[in-house]
Amino acid sequence: MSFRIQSAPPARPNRCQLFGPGSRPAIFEKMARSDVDVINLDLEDSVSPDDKPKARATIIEAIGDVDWGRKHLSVRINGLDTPYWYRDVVDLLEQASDRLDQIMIPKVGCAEDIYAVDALVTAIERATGRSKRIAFEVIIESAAGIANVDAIAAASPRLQAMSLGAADFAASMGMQTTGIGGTQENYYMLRNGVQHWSDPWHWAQTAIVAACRSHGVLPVDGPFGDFSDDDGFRAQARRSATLGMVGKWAIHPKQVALANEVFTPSEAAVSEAREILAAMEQARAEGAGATVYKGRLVDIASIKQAEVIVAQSELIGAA
Ligand SMILES: CC(=O)SCCNC(=O)CCNC(=O)[C@H](O)C(C)(C)COP(=O)(O)OP(=O)(O)OC[C@H]1O[C@@H](n2cnc3c(N)ncnc32)[C@H](O)[C@@H]1OP(=O)(O)O
Ligand SMILES: O=CC(=O)O
Ligand SMILES: [Mg+2]
Repeated sequence: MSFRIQSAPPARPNRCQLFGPGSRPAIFEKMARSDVDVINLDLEDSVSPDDKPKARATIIEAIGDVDWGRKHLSVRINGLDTPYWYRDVVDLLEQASDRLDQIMIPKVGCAEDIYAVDALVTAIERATGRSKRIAFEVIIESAAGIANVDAIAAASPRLQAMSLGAADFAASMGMQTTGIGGTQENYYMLRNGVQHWSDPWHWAQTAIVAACRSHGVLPVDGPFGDFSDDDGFRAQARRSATLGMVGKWAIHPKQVALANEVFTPSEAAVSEAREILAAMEQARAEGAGATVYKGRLVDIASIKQAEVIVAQSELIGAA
């Protein structure tokens, strides 16, 4: 570890973020009853331009009126390249009840984007005397966003989570696909005439995880568009979890259980982690820094790996 200690991310579960368009209030109660850690009411790309003012007012009303339980409640505002975002922030901060936890800023391209929203939010909080400080989450979904990901992750103490937005990211990068996440038909290696599919999202995901882990932010995998493909969702989510992401979006209620399944450490994984900790405790008592567990090396680094899994499980148990 560097002299500079890695900061811990917010201690709250973030296994599944369920999205719903702000222009579709009929689903708000269903969202509130769902088994998710985070709710994302959307003012951005699932709401058509003509519907933005109405959706804004509808969301503000629902923040106070719907019983959202203990879920982390977030609203996705419009991007800073639109004429809508400032009104989203002003109306939400001036009119929504204190039940609002967070705003999601899409399409961030540089740290100054966060600075601008932070300045506006801070001024409104001071002017109105809002008692709860609003948290931020951002979406990395452009070439600029991924190029500046580390500075973005460090941009504000309000920042709690960062997602990869595969759809806009693909468009911004000029990727030849209309699929949202998952395996891409043409992204394969060829060996002896056999195709081996590779993962075009891997680089962006690892860049996001590294930036988030350096600055105490939760790294999250974004949408998987084909909600009829459970196995495809699972495969994508398992790759993300293996890389260090803590959760994934659901753009349909079908995906909620899948995300929870993948991002909740299994009983087997937790008991193996506890056994490794016990084996290392015994090794330490015997004056050794390394030992053998089920025929493989475990050492002091294994303690930290095992602690990640135990901590995830304890966080979820405590939620
Ligand atoms: C690239 C991005 O930016 S992704 C993020 C932005 N996108 C979004 O927010 C889209 C969120 N998802 C949706 O709007 C919808 O799920 C759609 C349009 C994809 C599909 O909607 P539908 O055609 O109604 O789906 P479907 O008929 O399968 O719905 C089944 C049930 O789930 C409900 N439902 C659908 N979507 C949601 C949701 N997001 N949250 C809660 N419940 C939902 C429906 O009301 C229906 O309930 P019922 O059985 O009581 O009638
Ligand atoms: O906003 C999400 C995306 O995938 O684009
Ligand atoms: Mg997007």
